[in-house]
Amino acid sequence: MARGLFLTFEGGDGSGKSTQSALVTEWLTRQGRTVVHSREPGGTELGVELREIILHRRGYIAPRAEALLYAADRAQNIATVVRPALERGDIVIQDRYLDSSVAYQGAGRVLDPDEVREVSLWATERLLPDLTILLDLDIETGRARLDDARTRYDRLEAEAAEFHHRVREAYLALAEAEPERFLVLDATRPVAELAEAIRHRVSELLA
Ligand SMILES: Nc1ncnc2c1ncn2[C@@H]1O[C@H](COP(=O)(O)OP(=O)(O)OP(=O)(O)O)[C@@H](O)[C@H]1O
Ligand SMILES: Cc1cn([C@H]2C[C@H](O)[C@@H](COP(=O)(O)O)O2)c(=O)[nH]c1=O
Repeated sequence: MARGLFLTFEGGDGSGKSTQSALVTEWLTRQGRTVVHSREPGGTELGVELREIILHRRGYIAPRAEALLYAADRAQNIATVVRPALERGDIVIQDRYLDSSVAYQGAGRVLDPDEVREVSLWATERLLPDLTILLDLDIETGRARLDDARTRYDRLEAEAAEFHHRVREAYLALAEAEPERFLVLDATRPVAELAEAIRHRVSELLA
């Protein structure tokens, strides 16, 4: 199969994923590349409904139910958006992917991270990104950015600081375990500097 490039953005809430994924998408598009921008949860019609359920449903959702809802969103996104784009040879830029589940449901909800990862690998027929950009940010700065940007936290953002600390540590451990797939950036750096570092790495990948 012809294979495009699959780039994912990961990091805590407010770390700048949407900002940077939009910038790299614009940059690649200006070069005449065909870029598909997606996100999880919510990259498909079904995903939009699942996102609403996961993030805004009032009341308790059991950790395993939550993990499976994210996996269902992912299965639909990969089958109907990402794989077809990669098969056309397009570049897919995506906010969040399976590392989010390992960090949030594995470490955050204290489920077995290997099992959580395996569920996602099953859901996606084992598709892994070519590059994952981890925007690493301390929890306090992330919270302050969200406070500036919006009025209300969603169900995951509203979790206690300890939850988000576990998520951050899990991301860093994932990056350490797969240094060739991850580019870890200090997300306190200015937007333009981060964008330049990302363009540099993506250029290398495309060369
Ligand atoms: N490097 C940066 N320095 C300062 N502020 C930033 C930086 N990057 C993004 N921001 C601001 O932080 C806020 C959150 O950014 P953004 O929405 O890109 O983060 P995100 O990781 O996609 O958030 P979420 O996980 O909640 O979707 C926005 O107000 C954005 O303008
Ligand atoms: C994919 C994925 C996401 N999450 C969490 C992380 C965030 O708190 C929300 C998504 O909100 P965003 O504004 O799009 O960042 O969901 C998760 O817990 N597990 C996952 O697999």
